[in-house]
Amino acid sequence: MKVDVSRETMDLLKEFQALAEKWNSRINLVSGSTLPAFWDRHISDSLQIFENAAPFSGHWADLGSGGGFPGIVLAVAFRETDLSFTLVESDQRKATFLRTAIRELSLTNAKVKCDRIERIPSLNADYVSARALAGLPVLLTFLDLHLRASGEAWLLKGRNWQAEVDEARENWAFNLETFPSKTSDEAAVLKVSEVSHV
Ligand SMILES: C[S@@+](CC[C@H](N)C(=O)[O-])C[C@H]1O[C@@H](n2cnc3c(N)ncnc32)[C@H](O)[C@@H]1O
Repeated sequence: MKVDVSRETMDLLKEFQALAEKWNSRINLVSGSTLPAFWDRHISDSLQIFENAAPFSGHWADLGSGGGFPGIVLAVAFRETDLSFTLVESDQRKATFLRTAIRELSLTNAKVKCDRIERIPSLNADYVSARALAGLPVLLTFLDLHLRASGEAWLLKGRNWQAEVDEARENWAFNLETFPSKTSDEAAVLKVSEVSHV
């Protein structure tokens, strides 16, 4: 899958891939079945947000970061902007991996909060991202907590995304823009803003 990033960004992302593959034998960062297609399934997938979003400053929260998708990939891709990233991950071992990746890649724009999303004080973020964390109705409760009123969320969703949107509309009002996913014809990248309870 073609990605439009600089040579330096590619090199850092390859370094991150090597680190994630090494740690994956000890802790389950990504499903073993996805390892042969690691770059496309995880790195390119995450970079779709970088390719569609155009922010240059503010606070970005990645919720349920797991092995760093999309949080670490975005922190690398946006490292020359004034964005700062908070990666929220409740699993201690994954949080340790994320901190190790931040240190080894010399990222100065990212930090990890090892806690539950629903337990921490509002991050009041300008941007929120998430992948494979929860269905849209639950994600909207997280956005309600952590996304500021003028903010936007970037969500990588699988093939049930339209049904999730329909279900979420029963309790929430929000603006939605959708972008076709490069990883699968049925998946989508959702840009969500102006979230409110109905
Ligand atoms: C299925 S994994 C997805 C990880 C990553 N976003 C990805 O796409 O590869 C979901 C991650 O969210 C974390 N998580 C789930 N619920 C959470 C919560 N309430 N607060 C913080 N982290 C949570 C889990 O520990 C897990 O690492």
